[in-house]
Amino acid sequence: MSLTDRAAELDAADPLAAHRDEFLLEAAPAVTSYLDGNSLGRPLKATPAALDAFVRAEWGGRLIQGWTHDAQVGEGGWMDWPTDLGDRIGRVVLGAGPGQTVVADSTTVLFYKLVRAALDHALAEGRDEIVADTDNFPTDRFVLEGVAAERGATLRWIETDPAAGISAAQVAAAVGPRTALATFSHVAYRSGHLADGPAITAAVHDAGALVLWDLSHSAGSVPLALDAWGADLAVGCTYKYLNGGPGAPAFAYLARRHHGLLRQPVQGWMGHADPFAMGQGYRPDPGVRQLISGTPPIVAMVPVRAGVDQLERVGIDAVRAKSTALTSFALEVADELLVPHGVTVATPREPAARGGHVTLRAGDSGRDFRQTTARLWTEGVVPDFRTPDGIRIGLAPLSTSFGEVLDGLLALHRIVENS
Ligand SMILES: Cc1ncc(COP(=O)(O)O)c(C=O)c1O
Ligand SMILES: Nc1c(O)cccc1C(=O)C[C@H](N)C(=O)O
Repeated sequence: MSLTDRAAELDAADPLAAHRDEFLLEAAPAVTSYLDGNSLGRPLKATPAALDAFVRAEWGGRLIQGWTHDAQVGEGGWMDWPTDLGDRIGRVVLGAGPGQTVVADSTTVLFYKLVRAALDHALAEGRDEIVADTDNFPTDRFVLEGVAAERGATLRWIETDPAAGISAAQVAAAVGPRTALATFSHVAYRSGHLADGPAITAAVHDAGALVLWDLSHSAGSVPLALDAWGADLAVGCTYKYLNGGPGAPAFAYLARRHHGLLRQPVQGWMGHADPFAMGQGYRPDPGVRQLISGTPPIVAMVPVRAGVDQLERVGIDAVRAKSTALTSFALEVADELLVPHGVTVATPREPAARGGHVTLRAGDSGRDFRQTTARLWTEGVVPDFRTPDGIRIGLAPLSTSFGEVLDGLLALHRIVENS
């Protein structure tokens, strides 16, 4: 069967195919193959209407009263959005019970707050080491460098082979009695390697330390079970698979057993136990709300709500099933069209060991994949380039069709064949 027939067959049999029409595809008519939903998800058609309604009815209609009282439903207003939306993300995306997730800030800022909260607590017990891996996303590594310098902690780096990812055995060998915190990405931003969440969490706990997961590339793509893993802390983006839009606020998870014990350092009035008391002295909220510092970005939560609504309707297991089928198809096409030209596959072959994207490397072929990516963009095919030589094919299960994957990889094949 030709690849074209195969893509058509997969699209015809795809139970999620109709959800693609819920996206504003027509806004980017020149983009025939969007393969970067893991960097920035497409907007939903529901989003412009939801934003318009928010501005008119909520912001325009309720003005300052919107913060504290929702006249329509007779409950707290925007003050509750960070924890209400956090609870929904907890339930739909993270496998987390209520009261442990909050939406605010950026992933970088929430990561900083959680690292400091965990480290400061452990320093008091004589633990002064943070374990991390060299292939984690730059923002995480940079924040860790800063925190280590600020607090006099030591960083112990696990050298990771990007293709192999981080394993529980590597983590077990690196953690010890001085470890305060270990932190990893669940899905590696370059290779797409999917770490073993429960086993790594257990390995860190065996050393008496806490674990902080960066779920940016898993949230909305891979089923998660933070409570069941026994995870301590987690952060992640909402502008990727949750389609929250550029700069959408991040989420943070702090397991209930740590409430009141771990304290983040950016003490602002919105994380105070009683923000409107406006009294002397900071007293943190006893729950997850203490992770908030200043006024949370309410308007920017509107698109995230639409994304979580859609995911709740579809269910993360159905999303994961399509995600796996998409990555498998992308690898099948790559093997047939690109590997014979010296392109190599950086993503694990075993479906259970990868997340929602596939990375193809120029490898020994010596081709300049940065330039190739730029050329693809001019042709309406949009993957992204990641150093040193990878073209990353991001597959957002709710908005990407199998035909779109094939079109993009055929365009890449044409360039590779002629270079
Ligand atoms: C693993 C990971 N962490 C964090 C971020 C980004 O953090 P921020 O939204 O603060 O830029 C990204 C992507 O940008 C990422 O892939
Ligand atoms: N977050 C991004 C941004 O603000 C601009 C451009 C790209 C991004 C990204 O998503 C980077 C991304 N997290 C990555 O995995 O490479």
